Amino acid sequence: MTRTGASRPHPAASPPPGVSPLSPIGPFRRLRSALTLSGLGLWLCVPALTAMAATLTRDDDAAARAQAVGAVLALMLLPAALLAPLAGMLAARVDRRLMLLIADVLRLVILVTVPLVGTLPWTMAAAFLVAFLALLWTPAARASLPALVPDEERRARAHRSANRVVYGPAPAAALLFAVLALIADGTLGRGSRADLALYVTAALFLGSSALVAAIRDIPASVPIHVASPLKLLFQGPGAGAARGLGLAVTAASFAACAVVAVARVHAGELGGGDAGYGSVLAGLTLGAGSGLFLGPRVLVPFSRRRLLGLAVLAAAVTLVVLALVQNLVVVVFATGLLGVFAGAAWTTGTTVLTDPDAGGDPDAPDDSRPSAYLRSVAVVTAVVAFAAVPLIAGAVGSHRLDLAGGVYDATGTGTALLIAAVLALLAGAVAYKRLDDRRGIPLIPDLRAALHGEVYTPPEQAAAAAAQQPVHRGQRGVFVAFEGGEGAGKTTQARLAAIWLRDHGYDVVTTQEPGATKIGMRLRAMLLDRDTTGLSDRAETLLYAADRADHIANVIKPAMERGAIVVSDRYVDSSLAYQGFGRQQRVEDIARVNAWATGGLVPDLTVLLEIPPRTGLDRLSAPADRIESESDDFHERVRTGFRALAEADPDRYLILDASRPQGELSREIQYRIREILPDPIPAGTEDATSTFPVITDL
Ligand SMILES: Nc1ncnc2c1ncn2[C@@H]1O[C@H](COP(=O)(O)OP(=O)(O)OP(=O)(O)O)[C@@H](O)[C@H]1O
Ligand SMILES: Cc1cn([C@H]2C[C@H](O)[C@@H](COP(=O)(O)O)O2)c(=O)[nH]c1=O
Repeated sequence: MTRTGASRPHPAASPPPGVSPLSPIGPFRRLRSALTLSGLGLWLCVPALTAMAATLTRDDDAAARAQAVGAVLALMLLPAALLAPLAGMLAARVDRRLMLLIADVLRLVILVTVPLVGTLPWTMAAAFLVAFLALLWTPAARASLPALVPDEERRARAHRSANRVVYGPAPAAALLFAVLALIADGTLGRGSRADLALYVTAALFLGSSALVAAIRDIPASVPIHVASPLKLLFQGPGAGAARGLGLAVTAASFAACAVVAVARVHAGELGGGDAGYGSVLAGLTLGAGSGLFLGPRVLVPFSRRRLLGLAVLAAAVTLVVLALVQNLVVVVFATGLLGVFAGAAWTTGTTVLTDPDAGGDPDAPDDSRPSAYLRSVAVVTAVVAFAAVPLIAGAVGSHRLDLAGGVYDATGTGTALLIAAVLALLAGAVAYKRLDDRRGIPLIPDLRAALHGEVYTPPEQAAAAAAQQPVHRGQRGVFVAFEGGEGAGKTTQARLAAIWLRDHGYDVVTTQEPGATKIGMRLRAMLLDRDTTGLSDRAETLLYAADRADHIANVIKPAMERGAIVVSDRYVDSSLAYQGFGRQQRVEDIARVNAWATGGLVPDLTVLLEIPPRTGLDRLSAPADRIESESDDFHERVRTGFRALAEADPDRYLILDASRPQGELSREIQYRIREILPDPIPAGTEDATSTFPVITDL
């Protein structure tokens, strides 16, 4: 036997697959069951006591009812916000098992007396006392649970199990409440609706105490540290925490807690009563559970900070819908959705907190300062929401609005939710801005890429990244590319530049894409022949890239290595513009494929000849090929693409209006090429002409 009384299982006696390795430990099992019952009881207390408050104020107006419910909720959270250190001190002094038993029995007694006394002040006092006793009970039992497990290996599992049984029963409690409300409606009558739920809650605490009584060796020595949320709030999350994180968690908690604060009265106003109230709470808790599960699993390549900001904004927008719609079923579903966003915001917030890139510690324990800070933010926000939102509902009151399409009954609770939504939206927008670690990167493509499991790189960045790829060793020549739409004059200008360069003694290789090599010519035929039908966009991209790879290996690279000046009619930018922008494929994918195909070879200069597509196409006399015969929209996109690429890297581009006369264009190109030539043009040439060598206009 171990010190805790848990027998150490023989390795050969390990449980069969599918059975938890913790199951054979009897005391652990019993305490976990007690925690489950107590957790269920505590969660059930929330609707039960608030429903009692609503029942006791049923003859008052909606504002008074909402405030009574809000007060009960706030009182249930107040001990956690204010008295946590006191509870920790008490828990450390009293025998642990005795304290668990006393706390259970006291909760039982208090809850049974609530319907018997039947007054609002006692219901409120009960809310406060039950919550205070939970503050003694839950941390003590949670801390004892892993201590009942003898070996380290299974202790981590026990910790997770403890968390699950404390928070997990929330949706079950909400559903149970809805069912109990339906039963009570049919049996006990209007004035005693909440009684059944309260008695069932008391019975759960009775069960919990019976289980605790059966465990002999609850360790008394496990220390419990319960920090004060208010103190933690003032201390802040510590250095390195992401800016805007606290605000994001505040906004998400506020949105979710605003719903809880007025859910009872709002559901009543929509004709739902306690069963409707239970359904709303079930929607919220189920949604939050799904959000907690999904948060780390969705959009994995997407920035967690952006996701956090978006989840908060989505929660706030959902709250707007929830506030305006006056149909209980829709409200239940919207609440579920809000729960998903709030839950996702919470887990994403904790991920951001432990993000090493943001200075966080991924191995930080759950009770570390930043985590405790986030919990404090949530608790304090909840108290504020529970107190303030019902007050706003009461102050605003109900109004009948005459709208163009009919009459809209704006309830006080609906308006209060709308105000809460606007506040959450504002806070969410500021938080999003502060958290955003991908400023300048458009959100929609970023999201779309994440949906495909990829990180989005803007085309300009992808091209720039490709430009920074290592160039071929031994490269000595100069590489000039001519780019532009159909009929822009690339061939003409490339030829003029080559003549001019040759005139000045340079070894010049003029070439073009596609089709500069034997294989390339066959690829060109396949690519441009109008009989080629059904070629997929990706295959087209790869064929152009294949042509390019062959072109580099057999023409460009050898020429560069011998120090020649290579003048190419089209290069990678044509693929980015045509296959990327034109075919509307992801430009960063095209850039990646081509960076690989070219080994990262980037021109020293790219001359972009800019022309409206129609003008360029009208210049051509030969029948249009497969690409030329694409739609005007396609060619417009290609033009936009070329421009975007050039504007993103102005030092490497010369952008020219290709509708100007050929001679003018040619001279400008010569000026620009001169800047990148390896050796200055021999001085004698300039002496002789006192200007650049003359090139005759064709
Ligand atoms: N600046 C210019 N002004 C008017 N016409 C021009 C100009 N430059 C070229 N042209 C004429 O436009 C036609 C197409 O020129 P060119 O073949 O050089 O264009 P391109 O951009 O290479 O076309 P493609 O898209 O087929 O490769 C030719 O008849 C050429 O003489
Ligand atoms: C290199 C390259 C070219 N294209 C298109 C552009 C043109 O329509 C043709 C080539 O014809 P040209 O008369 O020789 O200019 O192919 C493309 O779509 N993608 C590319 O990478």
